[in-house]
Amino acid sequence: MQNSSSHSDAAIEAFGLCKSFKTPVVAQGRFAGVRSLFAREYRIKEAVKDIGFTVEKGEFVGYIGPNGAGKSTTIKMLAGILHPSAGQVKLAGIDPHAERARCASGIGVVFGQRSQLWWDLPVKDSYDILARMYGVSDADKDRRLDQFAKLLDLNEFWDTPVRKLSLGQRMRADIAAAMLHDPELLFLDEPTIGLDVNAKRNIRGFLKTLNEEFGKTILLTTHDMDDIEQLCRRVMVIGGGRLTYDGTVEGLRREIGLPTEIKVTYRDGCTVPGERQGAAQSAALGTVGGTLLPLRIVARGERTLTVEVNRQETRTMDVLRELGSWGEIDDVEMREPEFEEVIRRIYG
Ligand SMILES: Nc1ncnc2c1ncn2[C@@H]1O[C@H](COP(=O)(O)OP(=O)(O)OP(=O)(O)O)[C@@H](O)[C@H]1O
Repeated sequence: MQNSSSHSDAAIEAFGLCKSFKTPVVAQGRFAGVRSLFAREYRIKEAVKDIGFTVEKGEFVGYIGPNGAGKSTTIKMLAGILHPSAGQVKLAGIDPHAERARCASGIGVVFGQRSQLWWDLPVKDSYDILARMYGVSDADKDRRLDQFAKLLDLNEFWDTPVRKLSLGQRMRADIAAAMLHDPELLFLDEPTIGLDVNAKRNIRGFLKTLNEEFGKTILLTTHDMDDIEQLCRRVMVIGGGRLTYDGTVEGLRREIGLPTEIKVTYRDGCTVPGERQGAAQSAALGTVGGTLLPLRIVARGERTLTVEVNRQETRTMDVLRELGSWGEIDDVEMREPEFEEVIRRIYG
């Protein structure tokens, strides 16, 4: 375990967090059943390997990685649902596993794949039960539900049994349930999975309000990169149980080094160094000779030129100066690499 130089101001601290699962191997062949009575074999799966990070209060952090990377396992350890095999978690300075009851009032958890509402009861009855469980007064419950109903459009299915809700309605109801006791910290495991565009927009809007207006700290796992782009400044990437990146969304783009596209419109066309007359299109494709800048021309129109540059290697000003020396520039458009593309590179 790493040294726990904990500062209780932080919302989440994870030190050298590990989780291994031990699962019995099903015996094969003749007399397998009898043999397994005497000598059971086990397989050890190291789902999370030595993860450490700190999330400050008020942050909105995205936690991404391919299927089976260890995201849900991490969230379960952070929320005190799973006990780490090694390492330690502190939520506002408190160990959520050792002091589950004390921590519960400060945490909200939403698992997109599983509801915490009572399947056969109307939505409002689930809220009454949860309010009792968490010791929320009637006045606080009514005030919060009134607020959530407006932001999440809960009124349309207030009296409907949970089992009859659409996926989008159920997710909105679940997020409101997780916030009913007004926790400071919210863990969300794939809250937009399987939802249509409108439902996603509604949920993202609500999460943004929780973070920006109410100052809630949020850790979100998702496979939807629009969630990350629209909500999070910071992103952590996990792969094979290890943390492989922790920084800004922008920094992740830069680290992968995908090219930025710059489209220049010239007032009266341009002359590209080394370009042969009459073979403009084909000659222009590829790295430009005659200039030391590592830029690549990807499209050429009568008055337009589109080039790709790696902004980690080349300063944008140098590229624009170079392009400006090829003709009089009328307009410049820049397009950063799509985040989906960045993620595809990371996941391989
Ligand atoms: N209870 C368990 N018993 C055995 N293995 C488990 C258990 N829970 C998770 N695992 C394994 O641990 C690894 C990490 O699983 P986890 O659910 O944390 O991944 P994930 O990143 O959330 O994946 P996904 O994006 O598919 O939800 C996987 O190989 C999974 O099969």
